[in-house]
Amino acid sequence: MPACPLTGGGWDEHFGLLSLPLRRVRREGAGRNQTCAPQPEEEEDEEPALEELEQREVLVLGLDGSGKSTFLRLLAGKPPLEGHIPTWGFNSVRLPTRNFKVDLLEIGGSQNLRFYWKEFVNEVDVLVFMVDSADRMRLPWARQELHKLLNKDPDLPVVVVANKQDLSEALSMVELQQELGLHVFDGQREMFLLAASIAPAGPGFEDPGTVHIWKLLLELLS
Ligand SMILES: Nc1nc2c(ncn2[C@@H]2O[C@H](COP(=O)(O)OP(=O)(O)OP(=O)(O)O)[C@@H](O)[C@H]2O)c(=O)[nH]1
Ligand SMILES: [Mg+2]
Repeated sequence: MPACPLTGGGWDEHFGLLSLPLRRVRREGAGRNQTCAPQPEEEEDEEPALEELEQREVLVLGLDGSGKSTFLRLLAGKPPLEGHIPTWGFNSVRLPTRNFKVDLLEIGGSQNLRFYWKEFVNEVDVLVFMVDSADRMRLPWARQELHKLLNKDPDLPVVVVANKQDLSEALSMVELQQELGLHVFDGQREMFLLAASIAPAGPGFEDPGTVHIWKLLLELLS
């Protein structure tokens, strides 16, 4: 059973999780406890129908090629695609859990679509910002886009996923924290930096990155 509520501050080596100091802000309607032990009376309840479940919204953004569509595919139980097929618009997945349904919305990361990102950021419960940890040249762009979004909604919980950690050129978590300028937000908001290799290119990487991200999302959405 995952720890609940979340605590923050420092490295969790097992999960590759660097959590920045937390200031938890629950969004309206996000009051139910999904991942803590269920209350006795809930155990006897029948499973609610999908349409009766409360809805939670997760926005998945990040530069093109960072791994957003791959993440949604893996969550939906599908294998990753071979190569990069850019998302020209939106892409979404709905995942029911015991107490609520989670809608994950990806907006493509190509330059002409980034303009639309800000239109959605105030409408969601959590932002997942996917970063290609090995794309050193474009990290300043990722940083700029991330900061624009964070400034648009100062209360929005954010999970920054440092994806593609399987690649030898990948920056370390400490380097990424620096390069993405996350220290600027220390203590101001609920923010996590999570190392992942959601679809490692070579063998020998059995990183259940997607599972860790999903568990964290469930805790944030509860
Ligand atoms: N090496 C490695 N490659 C990955 C990983 N995750 C995703 N990829 C690859 O990265 C490429 C781009 O992934 P997508 O999921 O299509 O990227 P996207 O963020 O949806 O891109 P846009 O839709 O263009 O914004 C694909 O070839 C994936 O297989 C990873 O953890 N490691
Ligand atoms: Mg995509």
